Amino acid sequence: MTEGRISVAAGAKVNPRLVIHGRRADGFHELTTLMLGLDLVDEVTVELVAGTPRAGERAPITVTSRGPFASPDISTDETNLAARGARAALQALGREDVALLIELEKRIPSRAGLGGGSADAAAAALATLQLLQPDRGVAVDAAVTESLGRIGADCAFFFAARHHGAALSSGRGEAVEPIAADPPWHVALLTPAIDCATPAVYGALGLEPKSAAELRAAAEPRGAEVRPADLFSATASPARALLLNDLEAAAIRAFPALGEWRALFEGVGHGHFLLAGSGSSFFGLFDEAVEAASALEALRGAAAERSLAFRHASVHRPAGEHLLRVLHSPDRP
Ligand SMILES: C[C@@](CO)(OP(=O)(O)O)[C@H](O)COP(=O)(O)OP(=O)(O)OC[C@H]1O[C@@H](n2ccc(N)nc2=O)[C@H](O)[C@@H]1O
Ligand SMILES: Nc1ncnc2c1ncn2[C@@H]1O[C@H](COP(=O)(O)OP(=O)(O)O)[C@@H](O)[C@H]1O
Repeated sequence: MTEGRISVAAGAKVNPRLVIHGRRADGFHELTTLMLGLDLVDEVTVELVAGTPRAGERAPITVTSRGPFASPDISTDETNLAARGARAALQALGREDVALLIELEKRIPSRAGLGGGSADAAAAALATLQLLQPDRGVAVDAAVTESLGRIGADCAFFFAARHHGAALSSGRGEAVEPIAADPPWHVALLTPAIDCATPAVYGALGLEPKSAAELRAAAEPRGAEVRPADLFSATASPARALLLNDLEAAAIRAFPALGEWRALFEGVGHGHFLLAGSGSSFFGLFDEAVEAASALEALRGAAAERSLAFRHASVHRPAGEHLLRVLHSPDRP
């Protein structure tokens, strides 16, 4: 028997700026990144499954996925990032006796640098909280943000910045400073048929570990180069000049086929496209949706001529306050 269900639409992200300061002793990389949510969404439905919970007993969470980007790398057990996000919410509420069923409608390609799994984690956490304790205090949300940051650097962004749509993230990505952002651009996304594993891309930076003091010194000059407000208020052409991704060259070293796409972008006059996070998606900024669509059309044609396959191409607007959007309320009081 079902006691209630909530669906949350969770947006993808791109990183208009991603500056790496160095590698830490724990193997993670210290960074500063500007994150921007988009209206390409996964739909995450969390359902409470009634049973006969026994006090103190941990009930299971199961996951199903379907949709255009359901793929075998997306697990159906508690290792799925959505299950881990929901588990973080249950722990914060002290309700691990509750069993959950999570349904994912995957429209965000995975291993594409778009943060789809992290968005699912945040959406599942939010849906679980809304189902079990919609009137919770800010302390619960703060505890969930912290747990999400431990699950994955990007997970905390989607939860903490859900009312803003953008953030400046630092540390290994888990320290999130939300920024209200409504940039005027349309964002063209193109995802080559290349799966980029995030650890392989960071590994290809080939950096030696640095001490905390050395990392602080490296962060100071580079972190403050561009004010987020300047980037988010600029029209497409000046905004393109401010985009930066320190991971792109490493991603091309780790996955050389990405280099063929870099050459293609340059070749058709769209060298301003930038790799999204650890890839494999690239994104470009345009003032008008029609310009973005025609750029993608030109890129599709050029890719076909060079026999380069892609998984996804579409035009999006920034998500703004709808980064996580509750679609259905519970069917019980
Ligand atoms: C690059 C970015 C940019 O937003 O995202 P993607 O483009 O992959 O989505 C993030 O830094 C990725 O965040 P996320 O995908 O959450 O990474 P995590 O699960 O925390 O870490 C996966 C692995 O990436 C490496 N890693 C991640 C973050 C970081 N600051 N330094 C690292 O070295 C580590 O090898 C780690 O084991
Ligand atoms: N709900 C989920 N959606 C997508 N991937 C998931 C999910 N849960 C776990 N994963 C794992 O996380 C990996 C990275 O997926 P994703 O977050 O979409 O990519 P990226 O880190 O490039 O943004 C996947 O290959 C998959 O193994």
